[in-house]
Amino acid sequence: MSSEERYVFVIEWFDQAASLIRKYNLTYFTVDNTIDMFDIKNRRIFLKRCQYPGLSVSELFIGATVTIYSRQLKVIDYADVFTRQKFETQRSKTFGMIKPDCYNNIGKIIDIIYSKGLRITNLKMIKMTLTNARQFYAEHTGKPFFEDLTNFMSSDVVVGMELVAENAVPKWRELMGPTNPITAKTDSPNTLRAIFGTQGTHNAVHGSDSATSASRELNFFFSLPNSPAVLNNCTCCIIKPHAIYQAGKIINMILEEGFEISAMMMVHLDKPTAEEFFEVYKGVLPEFTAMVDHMTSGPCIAMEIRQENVVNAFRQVSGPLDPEVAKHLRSNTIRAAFGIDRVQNAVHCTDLPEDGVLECEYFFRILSGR
Ligand SMILES: Nc1ncnc2c1ncn2[C@@H]1O[C@H](COP(=O)(O)OP(=O)(O)OP(=O)(O)O)[C@@H](O)[C@H]1O
Repeated sequence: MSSEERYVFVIEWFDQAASLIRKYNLTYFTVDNTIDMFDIKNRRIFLKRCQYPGLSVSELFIGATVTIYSRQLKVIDYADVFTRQKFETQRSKTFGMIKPDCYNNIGKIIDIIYSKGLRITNLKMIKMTLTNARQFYAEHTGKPFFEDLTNFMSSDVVVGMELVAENAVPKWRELMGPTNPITAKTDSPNTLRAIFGTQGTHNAVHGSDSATSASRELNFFFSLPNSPAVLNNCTCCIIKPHAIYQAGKIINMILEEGFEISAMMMVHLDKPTAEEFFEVYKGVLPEFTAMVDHMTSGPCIAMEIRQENVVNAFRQVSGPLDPEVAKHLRSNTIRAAFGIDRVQNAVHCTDLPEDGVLECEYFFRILSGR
């Protein structure tokens, strides 16, 4: 690596106060992991070159949102040819889907995805209609397994994911393994289809077969509106940004405790949205500002969770607000296992039984409709 090596991106920031979108060049210097920012319109340095330990180069790709000094910045383009060439080959996207047969293994599969170095940059649980499934698998129309496949894919919820990695398409397909799980079990026993698939159609996961299919499938899936949220007898759980790489383990814990996860979406909250959602804690929780800052610092995963008396039951599994207290008093809770402090305490969960529906509505009706 040359000591001159640096990557330059065009980034946007929505300046709420001025109601203006401001554009900057963000430069990342790999030699010492420093950054600077240059205001494009006013042609002047906006942030002098400095260390910013919260940001790593792996977080910079087109479409990413990064938070620098509480500003949420969207990476919209490469600012030079060198950066474009380097990143277009290094970072690519694919579409991955957890099929209906793997509902119970959603957490385990997400955990394996992260452990193999793929990043999940978008995620949504939906229930496809038969028409959606037929459109999605249109290339297989007329094949003997088409009816079975499309009936199966529309039989229950699926989780679609935008996956980012170096050579994402082949990387994800290699992790999935051969189409037929029986073949996978003998030929590639460590693959997802070998571990979680059962037979032909019920093969656990889907993955795009080329960059072109990935782009088409990502657009198709993430524009489907079919959130399976039920919006009754529910509580809302949000996996916080610091715990996002532990999301698979947290989801698995929730499912193993016998809760139903009936809706799920990845979301990158902006400040006004986080303040609106957490408004009841303003003036009540001393950590309110720090909490809003943390909730906007990266992607979260919001879930609708269901069971009898779910709000109170789920609070028991989440554990005390303070992870230190949780570690001493309730060591088998989510916050004891994955929390760091009162702000970075792994999950938000609804406090009051009467708010369960309202909080789920906020994510799965209001935000997903925006
Ligand atoms: N011979 C078959 N019998 C039953 N189901 C099949 C058969 N071939 C394919 N399928 C189903 O159709 C899906 C799409 O088939 P395709 O040939 O595109 O496989 P793939 O590319 O490995 O899988 P996917 O497209 O789901 O990632 C398979 O994942 C599987 O669920």
